[in-house]
Amino acid sequence: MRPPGLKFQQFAGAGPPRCMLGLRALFGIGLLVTSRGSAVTRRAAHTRVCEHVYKPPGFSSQSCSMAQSIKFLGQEEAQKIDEELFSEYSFSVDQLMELAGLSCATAVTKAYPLQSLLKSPPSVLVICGPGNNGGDGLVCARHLKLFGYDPAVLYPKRPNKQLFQNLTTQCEKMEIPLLSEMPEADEVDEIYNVVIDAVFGFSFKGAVREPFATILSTLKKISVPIASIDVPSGWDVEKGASDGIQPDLLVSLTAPKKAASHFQGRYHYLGGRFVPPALDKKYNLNLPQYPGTECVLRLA
Ligand SMILES: NC(=O)C1=CN([C@@H]2O[C@H](COP(=O)(O)OP(=O)(O)OC[C@H]3O[C@@H](n4cnc5c(N)ncnc54)[C@H](OP(=O)(O)O)[C@@H]3O)[C@@H](O)[C@H]2O)[C@H](O)CC1
Ligand SMILES: [K+]
Repeated sequence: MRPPGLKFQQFAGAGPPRCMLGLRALFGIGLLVTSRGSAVTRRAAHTRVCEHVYKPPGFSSQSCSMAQSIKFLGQEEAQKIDEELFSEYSFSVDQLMELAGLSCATAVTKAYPLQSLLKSPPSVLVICGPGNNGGDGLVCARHLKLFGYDPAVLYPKRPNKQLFQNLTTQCEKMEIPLLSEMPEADEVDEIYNVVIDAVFGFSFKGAVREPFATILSTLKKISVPIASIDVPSGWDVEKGASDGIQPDLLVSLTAPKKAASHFQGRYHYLGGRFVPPALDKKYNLNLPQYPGTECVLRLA
């Protein structure tokens, strides 16, 4: 049975897809490709196709070439896939974290290009948690700096592991300031253009403990956009949280987690272009093809 997922389309030309897909839905003639680019099955169109589409600049309504359903992962499955990447496929955490953090920085530059920012310098606050999601945040900060942004990092609970110490040193050597405390909501709004939420990822569970409870409650009060890495922090990884933070950008790594179906922001990107095809197949991820050499793909 097809896993719960997001109907996904890839296109190769110009023009608005939503209206065309709306017409498809009306006439019930949606095209669904179940395995990458090969088997094409005709199916009744589903309205969610219209909600989650990849639209490169210059999309043409005539050039719809593929639609498929990307899987949304539960917490355990996300952890299992992560573990398998390390144990069976022999990746190191550093390798995947570098690609994950690069994806996040790239998605941020696409959603909030330097020339679009309202405040100068192009300041970004990156808030990092104690796990690998926080590590992605440190990598993201470093790449944002290389892309011309002016990131500052808040890293209140630093694990005693070489990997995180190295990532912190790299930020320091790149002259990225490490803040000693979380600014108040009005200070965040005054100083920063974007906040990167790298507090918790797919291993988050239970009620939020300090110091992160206070940090997340501040994030609920700010007006500047929040860009969440993998999972909006504080959200149940599967059920989301209607009273939680409301990011404007979500970068799902490897594959979206179930909570992503509750995401209401403007930009949803897929990143972490490191999944071997055999793993994609084993877990029926139905990952879309990234365009060309891109490390992110816009889902919605
Ligand atoms: N395969 C991939 O897609 C990759 C994704 N990456 C990123 O890694 C995270 C998952 O990382 P992980 O270290 O497993 O977990 P988290 O970052 O989500 O957080 C774990 C820490 O969070 C603390 N925690 C958990 N719940 C709470 C809570 N309720 N209150 C406070 N703190 C909490 C937990 O704390 P402990 O007290 O138990 O120590 C952990 O320390 C994934 O989402 C991606 O972003 C990889 O970078 C690359 C591969
Ligand atoms: K996060």
